[in-house]
Amino acid sequence: MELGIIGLGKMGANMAERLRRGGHTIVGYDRNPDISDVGSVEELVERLSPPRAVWVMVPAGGPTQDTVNRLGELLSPGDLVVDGGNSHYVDDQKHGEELAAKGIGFLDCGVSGGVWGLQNGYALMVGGDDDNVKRMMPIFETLKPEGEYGFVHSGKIGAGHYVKMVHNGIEYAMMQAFGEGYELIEASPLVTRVPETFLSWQEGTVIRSWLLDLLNRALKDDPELDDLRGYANDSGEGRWTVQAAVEHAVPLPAISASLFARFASRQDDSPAMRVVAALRNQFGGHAIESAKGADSPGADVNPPKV
Ligand SMILES: O=C(CO)[C@H](O)[C@H](O)COP(=O)(O)O
Repeated sequence: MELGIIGLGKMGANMAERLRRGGHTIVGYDRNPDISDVGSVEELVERLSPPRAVWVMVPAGGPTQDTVNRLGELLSPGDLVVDGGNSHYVDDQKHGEELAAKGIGFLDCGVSGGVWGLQNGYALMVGGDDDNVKRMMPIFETLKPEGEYGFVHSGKIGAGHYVKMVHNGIEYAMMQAFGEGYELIEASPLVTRVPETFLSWQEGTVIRSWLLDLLNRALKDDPELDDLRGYANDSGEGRWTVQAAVEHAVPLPAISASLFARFASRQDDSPAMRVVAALRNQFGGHAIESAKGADSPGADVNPPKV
């Protein structure tokens, strides 16, 4: 099948390559002329034969909106746009309506698999009409992992990105749990073989998983993770998951805590804990640590046991 792909970053370029290896004709556009097949989105559209299908693989928010706007101007009735980026599901409804007003179809597709997808395939979570999904099935079949699973038509427009968002929320909490377990094991003088312990868990345990395999891979390269700083960014999916939880009044303690742990990781000092320390000092005369590094006078009545 013929497909245009806009956005040839880490994900888009590998997906284009997997599709080419699967026998599809791919016309790729990227802002970086060194990796682009065409010089503009306009040229990409011209190179495709109607009815066209264009896969958008650019960052969520402004870049995706701009691309959808441009495709709305350039494509014709009967063409189809697939947003395969990590868009917020609430944007999909808007994009679907804007394109539908011009007779252009729209699907949203959550994609999981990261840089390993080229070789292992990508898990795909799709939202949109049955007819449009059917039309894109040759592409989905090539992108997905081999085997029975790895593809789902989750529901209406927005459903694909909604379930991908929840998938990422789960990903946050699982990673946080591995991180906390690692820290607790490291804290004990009893355990002298930390990487070996995690490695042993790869087989037979209840928590064996791909994330554990990846952690073991990281520990093999850097057994104490000394080359890293404990700083974790986020690109929005965890925040949207927590927002959706508030909207639906669904309790999400583990996922919320893992999102907030990332925020905490970016602080050199905690204003909130300065307040806690100040109040303990005010009501109980408990010791505080000076910002200049020296302890203030006043013994803590309940010093932490170490
Ligand atoms: O979708 C993904 C994995 O499934 C992306 O790697 C995403 O960037 C992960 O989210 P965050 O950047 O917020 O950790």
